[in-house]
Amino acid sequence: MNPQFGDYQFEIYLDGLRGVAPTQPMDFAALEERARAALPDSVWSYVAGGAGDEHTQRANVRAFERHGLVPRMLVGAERRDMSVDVFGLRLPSPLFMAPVGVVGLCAQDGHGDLATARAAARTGVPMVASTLSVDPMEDVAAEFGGTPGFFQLYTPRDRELAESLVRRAEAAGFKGIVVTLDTWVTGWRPRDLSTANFPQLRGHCLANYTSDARFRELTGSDDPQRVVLSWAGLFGNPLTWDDLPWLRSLTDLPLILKGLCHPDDVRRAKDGGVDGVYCSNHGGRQADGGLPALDALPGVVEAADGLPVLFDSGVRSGADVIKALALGATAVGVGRPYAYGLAVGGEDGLVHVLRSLLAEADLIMAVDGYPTLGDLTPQSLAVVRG
Ligand SMILES: Cc1cc2nc3c(=O)[nH]c(=O)nc-3n(C[C@H](O)[C@H](O)[C@H](O)COP(=O)(O)O)c2cc1C
Ligand SMILES: CC(C)CC(=O)C(=O)O
Repeated sequence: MNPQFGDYQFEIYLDGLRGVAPTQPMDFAALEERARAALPDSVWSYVAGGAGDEHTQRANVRAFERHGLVPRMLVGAERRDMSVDVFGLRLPSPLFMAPVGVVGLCAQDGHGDLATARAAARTGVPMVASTLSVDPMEDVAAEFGGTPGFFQLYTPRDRELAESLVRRAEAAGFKGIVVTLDTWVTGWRPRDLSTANFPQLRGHCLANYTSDARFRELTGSDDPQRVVLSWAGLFGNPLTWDDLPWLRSLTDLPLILKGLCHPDDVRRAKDGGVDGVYCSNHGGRQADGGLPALDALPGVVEAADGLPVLFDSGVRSGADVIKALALGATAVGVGRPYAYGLAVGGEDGLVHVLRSLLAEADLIMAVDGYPTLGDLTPQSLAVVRG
């Protein structure tokens, strides 16, 4: 793959010269507006919404505005290299797609998990496939092509079911297990409460369970509509540090804990033998009144002390990707932006969003004189005043 993702900009200009007007949005506000028009109200409010008054969700985005990249000149940035080595894998860029549980429903045909996996194959941008999926993980993994994929585990209370899901992820060829810790209970989400649509949406995203023999044994059914599902019972395991050795014993694949924002938690996870930590506040969807995830990142990076740090929450542009990298993230994830791309333009729309993010990030590295990721450090950023 050409490491200069900015070439995508010239493809768009070329289309302009050929008289083909761009049909896809170029900025997040336009993308969001188009996604809102494209999605059924229930799916839109679920995806776009957050916890409480959504202060934290907005703060995640605003936190990026408080940091400015300081340009460097005369460094010869004609060739850039955005590739990254992580978990023994060489990736063309540090961008990845965060797990989005109802992404299946963002596609017109209701199979958005498969479309996302195909977009991963086309772009080299890995997908972290959620436990909550319209299609079973084996079908999703079959679409990855040469791009590595990761499986996100919502840990069921039943250990055998958890073990079964992990075994299946290994067999399907996933390259790492991401255990989400911040959603063992669903947060206070006024938009969902007022539409009461969450249980219904969730019912469409249970293929990983209904295709599992242990799930059928536990529930006596493979029909999600007939099974009385409680988040707390089936999915929501209130794990403690005492469970970390068990989680670690589940797999030899890289184990990554998602939702870590406190340096002490990061140190404890590291002592417990994890392979990576994932700094995130779930895009502001779980608890309002929290610290923007970006503000937690430097402390997480310091405590991780060389362990890979994945980051998401509030990334909306290529510039944001660069800022998170400068603050020490090893890889940077997006959630809502790619779900919106899928909603607006299907698989091609999703690919467009990823390529736009990469093109902008690449061109910022060119213009601002940071030709490799190693050139980006916290000193590359200054605080924006006013
Ligand atoms: C609709 C939706 C569903 C999500 N489902 C999951 C999930 O199943 N598992 C998980 O770990 N995180 C889930 N997340 C959180 C994302 O992985 C990620 O942390 C968040 O979207 C990042 O913030 P952003 O949307 O501002 O980019 C979900 C996010 C959204 C928007
Ligand atoms: C609460 C889960 C069912 C899905 C999720 O992680 C989310 O909606 O943010």
